[in-house]
Amino acid sequence: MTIAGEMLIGATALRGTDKPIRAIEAATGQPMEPAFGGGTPADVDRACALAWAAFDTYRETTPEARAAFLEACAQAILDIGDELITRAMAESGLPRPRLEGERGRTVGQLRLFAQEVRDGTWISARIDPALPQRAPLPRPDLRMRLIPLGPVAVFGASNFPLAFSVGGGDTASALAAGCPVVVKAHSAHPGTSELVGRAIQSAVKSCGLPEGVFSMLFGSGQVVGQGLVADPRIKAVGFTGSRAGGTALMKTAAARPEPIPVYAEMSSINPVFLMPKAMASRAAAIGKGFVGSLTLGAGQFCTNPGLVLAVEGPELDTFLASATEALGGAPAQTMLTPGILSAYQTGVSHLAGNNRVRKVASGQIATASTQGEAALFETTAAHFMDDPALAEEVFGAASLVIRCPDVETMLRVAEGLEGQLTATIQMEEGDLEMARLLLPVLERRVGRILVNGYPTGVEVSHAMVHGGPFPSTADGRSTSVGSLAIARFLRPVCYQDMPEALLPAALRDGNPMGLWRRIDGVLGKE
Ligand SMILES: NC(=O)C1=CN([C@@H]2O[C@H](COP(=O)(O)OP(=O)(O)OC[C@H]3O[C@@H](n4cnc5c(N)ncnc54)[C@H](O)[C@@H]3O)[C@@H](O)[C@H]2O)C=CC1
Ligand SMILES: O=C(O)CCC(=O)C(=O)O
Repeated sequence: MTIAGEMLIGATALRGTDKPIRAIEAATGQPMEPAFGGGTPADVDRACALAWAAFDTYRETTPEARAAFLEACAQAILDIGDELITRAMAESGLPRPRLEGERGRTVGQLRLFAQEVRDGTWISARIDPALPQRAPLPRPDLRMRLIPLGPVAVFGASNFPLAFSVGGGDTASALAAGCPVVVKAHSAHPGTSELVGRAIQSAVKSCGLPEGVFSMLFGSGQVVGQGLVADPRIKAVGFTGSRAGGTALMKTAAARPEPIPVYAEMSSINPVFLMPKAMASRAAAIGKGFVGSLTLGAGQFCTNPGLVLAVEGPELDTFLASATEALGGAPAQTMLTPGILSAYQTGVSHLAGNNRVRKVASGQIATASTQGEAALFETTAAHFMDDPALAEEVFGAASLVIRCPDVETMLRVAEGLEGQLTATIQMEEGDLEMARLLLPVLERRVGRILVNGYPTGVEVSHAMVHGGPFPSTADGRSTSVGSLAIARFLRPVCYQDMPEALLPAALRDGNPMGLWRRIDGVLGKE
């Protein structure tokens, strides 16, 4: 497939006329061919107009048609072949096995949403039949279903060029819900974006859908990003990136004459709680496993374990010695972009320059100026609670260990944390009592609580929650991964005393779609 440096607006491909973008080869720092012209306000307008024009037709496609489209997107992405992997490797610096795995996750995600659409449970059909004889007042016939919000602006993430990008989870869940999508591609991987974008564009065509179901623009955050979020035809936003970027979009969305929801996944330090009995039985193994998670993908995961809490004592020393040894074997890794590397180095030097923080260990020294070195720091619970800067995300393979005098202090530190995507508890049966105290604290702050694992590597499934209270996401009532992500792009509509001829099929008598429906509160298939 050709990478032409073109944006995809509906069925057309065109070169933007705003300032061009070039991918930077992550490993060498050299600009890559071709140049990608940036989008202008006129391009934003055209993409949004097409998306709006497509909405009413697309949202009433049958579940089967929409599922077949999602499957066609998955197949078209696979059909790109190895070019997709090699281009993504060059643009992101991520290794082949990781990107092959990520492609599998992307395709699997689209297929999971296809299944979800066919299943129809997401429509949440409810029927409260009329009660004309009810006294003192009769009840009208009430029927409810969820409908899609409208066109969605999706921001591709730098750190997952496939699974959280042009054809990633936000796009898959919005398309599954029945929402056309306009993607603002991330400038870190424009070639990868164009390849995936063309695959989705071809699926729109082969499935006979209106062209505005999918568009993809390159360009700056200020022109294309802000332009999309401010456009009145865009009805929701999906974003993964920085706290500054996400909160800027939240402000724009809230300031519109018609404010819209923003589902931004932003910063998270993903605390790991090392419980005393677990430490007594396997501190060294935990240290090794922790470093594996810390250094995965050069630490460029929003689920990266950036904070570790443990009680002072010889077990903590064993953990640190084991982590130090493992880090000593961890090579420096190419980071995604010069900007992300520089932000990482600044974050690490702030920690190193804080006189209440001690550097415990480092990864291997960088052999190229594009690489980041892993780093482990420690401080005390008192210092941590005294200095909010220590709780800021350092995006990359850096983590801070908090020495706590006792488990009660661990709880107090947990109480003071901001919202998180994940929290991890390393525990044994003897830690149950303590874990029981910690659990409610974590439930209030975290989207996913895991035991005896590591937070990186999110499963795409029905029960997954990849979300959490602010600032881990803009809206903690949702998940951006797993089938429940579809719910972000739906809203309920109730039809009161509607003649059968006007009712949508999902709510008609006789259940022509064979859906699970709640009739007078009781779930069934009648
Ligand atoms: N927690 C997480 O999952 C992630 C966090 N990050 C953090 O973000 C930093 C920068 O990485 P990027 O991926 O470039 O994230 P970013 O937030 O700077 O950019 C992401 C996307 O949003 C757009 N954007 C940013 N600010 C905007 C604004 N004010 N208005 C409109 N659009 C805007 C950008 O053009 C880009 O397309 C990293 O160093 C890291 O600290 C990055 C990726 C994932
Ligand atoms: O841990 C994962 O698999 C997902 C991480 C993620 O969502 C992110 O880094 O943006």
